[in-house]
Amino acid sequence: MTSLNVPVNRQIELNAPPSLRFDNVEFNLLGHQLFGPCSFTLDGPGPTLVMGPNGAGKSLMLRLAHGLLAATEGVITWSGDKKPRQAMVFQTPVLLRRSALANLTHALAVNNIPRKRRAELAREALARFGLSACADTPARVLSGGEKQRLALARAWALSPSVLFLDEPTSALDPAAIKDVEAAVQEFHERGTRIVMTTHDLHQAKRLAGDVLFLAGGKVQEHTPANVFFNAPVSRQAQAFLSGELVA
Ligand SMILES: Nc1ncnc2c1ncn2[C@@H]1O[C@H](COP(=O)(O)OP(=O)(O)OP(=O)(O)O)[C@@H](O)[C@H]1O
Repeated sequence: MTSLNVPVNRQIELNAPPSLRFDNVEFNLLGHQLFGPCSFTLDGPGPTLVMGPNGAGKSLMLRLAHGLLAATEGVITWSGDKKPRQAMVFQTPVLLRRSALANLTHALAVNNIPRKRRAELAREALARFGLSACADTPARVLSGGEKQRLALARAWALSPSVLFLDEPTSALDPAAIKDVEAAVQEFHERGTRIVMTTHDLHQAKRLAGDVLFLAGGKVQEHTPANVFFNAPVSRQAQAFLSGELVA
């Protein structure tokens, strides 16, 4: 988006994906501190890959940022005047018991997209993800790879400013993984802020602009990808990358 009437620095601001800030955020359940306290800001170009051992708090971090969980303490803020449009893709796609097309038009309706635009946007997104032939197929009978592409198509149709992906490829075969990674790159190039968890180091190296490394519910390191993979700063990240157990 450019405009001759908009100052250059403001244009950069308009084009940049929204930044996300956690300020002393904690999530506690029944007296157990499961996440935090954590403070960090995601304001670089990304994609941000959230990494760490099992139980580190990666999914909790995504759910807190997306608003699926409310922080017990601390504040989560986005740049800009209002909350940006967000979408989330899970390891196991959460789909409605409707056709593939209806899954998309429903999401568009929930996001207040005018009725007359919904079918067109939904069909465009299905086409982008190679699902046009499945438009009328019940979502529940699609294969695992097709379901994940449908979840991505649903996010794509919404043109989100932010996309959270929680281990989106852990149940997919290599060809389907390649499709998902290509889509993530394309979202990124469209200016969507990407925040994604993965256990796949190779995938993280292919996709990451920066890495947020968690262990024990806390951020141990937030560094550019080349630093994280070549010269990690924290002892925990060094151990993790060497294949050692990290508590
Ligand atoms: N609803 C819940 N009730 C109780 N404990 C929970 C709940 N959700 C998460 N936890 C706990 O919080 C911790 C962090 O969980 P989280 O799912 O964020 O980890 P993760 O880093 O995503 O792990 P993984 O890589 O195994 O998916 C874990 O110890 C988990 O058992």
